[in-house]
Amino acid sequence: MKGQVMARGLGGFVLVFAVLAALALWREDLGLPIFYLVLASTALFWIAQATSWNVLSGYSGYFSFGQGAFVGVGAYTTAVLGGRHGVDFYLTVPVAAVFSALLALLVGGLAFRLRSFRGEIFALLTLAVPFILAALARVNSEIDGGQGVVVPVAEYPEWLAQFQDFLYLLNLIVAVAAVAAAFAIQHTRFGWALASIRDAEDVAEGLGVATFRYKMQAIAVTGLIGGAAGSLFALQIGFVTVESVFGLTIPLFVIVMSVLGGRTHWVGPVLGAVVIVLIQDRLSASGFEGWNLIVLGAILAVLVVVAPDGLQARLWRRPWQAALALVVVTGVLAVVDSWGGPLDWFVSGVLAAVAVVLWPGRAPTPVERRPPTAAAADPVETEADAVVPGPVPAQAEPGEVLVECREVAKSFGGVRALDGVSLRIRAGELVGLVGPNGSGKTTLVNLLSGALRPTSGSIEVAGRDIVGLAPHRIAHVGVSRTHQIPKPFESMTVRDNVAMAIMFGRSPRPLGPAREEAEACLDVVHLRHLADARPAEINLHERQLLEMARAIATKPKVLLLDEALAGLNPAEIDAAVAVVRRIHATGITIVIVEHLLRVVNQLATRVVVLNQGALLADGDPRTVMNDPDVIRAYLGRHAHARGT
Ligand SMILES: Nc1ncnc2c1ncn2[C@@H]1O[C@H](COP(=O)(O)OP(=O)(O)OP(=O)(O)O)[C@@H](O)[C@H]1O
Repeated sequence: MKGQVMARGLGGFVLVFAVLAALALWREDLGLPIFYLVLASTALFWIAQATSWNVLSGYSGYFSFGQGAFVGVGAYTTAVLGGRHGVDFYLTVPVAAVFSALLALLVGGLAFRLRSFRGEIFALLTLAVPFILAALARVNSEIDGGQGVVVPVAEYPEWLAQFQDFLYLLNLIVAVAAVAAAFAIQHTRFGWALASIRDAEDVAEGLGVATFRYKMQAIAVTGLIGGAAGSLFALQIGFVTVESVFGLTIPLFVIVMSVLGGRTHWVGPVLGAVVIVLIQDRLSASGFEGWNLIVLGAILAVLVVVAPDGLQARLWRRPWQAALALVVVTGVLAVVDSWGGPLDWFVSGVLAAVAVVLWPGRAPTPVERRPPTAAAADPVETEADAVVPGPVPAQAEPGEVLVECREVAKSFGGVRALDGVSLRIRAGELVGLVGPNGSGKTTLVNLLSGALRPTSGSIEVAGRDIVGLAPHRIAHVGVSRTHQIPKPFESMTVRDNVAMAIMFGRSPRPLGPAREEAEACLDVVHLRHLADARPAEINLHERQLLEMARAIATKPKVLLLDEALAGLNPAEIDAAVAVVRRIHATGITIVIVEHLLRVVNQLATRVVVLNQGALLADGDPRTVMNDPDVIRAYLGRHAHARGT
């Protein structure tokens, strides 16, 4: 299925390339004025640049202001190698692409290592890169020295009529390659990984996605395309200066184009680039060239408010209406013929289509909420519930030590959140982890899942030392978790949220089989009837259940449930308790952090109590709950207040 989509898509790109290339080869025979080809060439350049930006910033959500750096490195590589060292232009293009990709990897290597380098910090960092490069180029006379660099005209094949035809063909090759790459990325694991990073990076990492590696690959692709297109840009402008490449114009253009077109789909930047290039061209043709940036800024400001998701998704909903608006407006203007020329009429048609697409309409109908199956509707665990094996086979021999914490400590500045905790959890247990607020329960969950690193002590899971391992590696060792506040991948359906975890979990499957398997996981938590819903359409209880379905989909040995019942009403709590039992019955060892002692008593085979970061009690629920120390430290202060 996916193979077919890929083959059809890539076949489509070859066809589009052949048709567009034919325009250059037979332009004179077709009577096509060179002006149109120059305009198309500009559009292709921006399609490549916007697509390049979008692979990183659209797909993964790491918003970059540094596109000028990649264009600049590409342009200067070609200019310096060709203009100063006489290197053949054709050789400079791949070198430019590789240099730019290396710069991208350097930026990524610095920025992606630190978790704090996200959001605006990443944007600011990328903003600084072109400024630094600009300064380097200015002071270094081997590169620019403040003079600018002349780019020699490249020799082009005889069968092309003009240099502009040649430039058009080069831009076409790079643009089609870029868009085909973006298409391929979107339809593979790579694209799913980037989307999960965009939606909830920490969760993605915890489910087994090697986020660092995928971000590095994405920024390398961005650099590669940006550099290759930058190389052609140098040839096009003939004289490269710091201002022409390292300024803010290039990032501003690619951002507006991608935001206008839509950042989550490969088509988005193409649509955005075409619309913006046409608008810019008509502005220039009408003598309003100075308004270019004003119009661009205004479009960005309006879009952020009116349609932050861009044209693509909306166009998919109203394709015929948009096509009709394009044809009618262009046609009427052509027939009336009282103003402008063919391109003006066409651009007016495009703007009408854009208006139709962006026109506010009814919100898309939410997914039909089919009633759950009889079993799902019954919150109380049935006999059948207990024996349903579920999608996850038993993971370890009962009694085998799965988790071994030795003298684990974690400090946050002066706060000692965990203070030398030693704990052993065996396969098949369902451990209730309790303790007053601030006693260190979530910190322990974070240490076990790799979200935090202990200050001292050791943690082994299934005999493997996990201290210092990235969370995705710990997921592959066999630890999975849910979050106190559910963090679903908002852009994916409930089914795909679970399929993601299967695709990147301990036994990764391709998307198709993962989607099928996801149904079984959804069955365990009774969410199958909502498989096609978006997370925004389901309630807190269902979001908590989705967290559990996603966590078991990675096929963990140990499942950490961090306050998975918080905020639920009594009926929902009963339903969730039944689900936890079903999960346990599939052979997964569970550690449940919970404030409701009634629930812990009902579920746990063993209770561990933390108090002020230290282990206070550990044993069977009845003994632990009657321990005077526990009553004093925990029950005295909380249980009475909560009536538990
Ligand atoms: N990232 C952090 N930075 C600073 N202090 C932290 C951090 N995370 C936890 N702490 C502190 O560590 C201690 C233990 O917190 P933790 O969240 O693990 O407790 P908890 O038992 O899970 O509490 P609760 O039941 O309220 O969720 C608290 O004093 C808390 O303020």
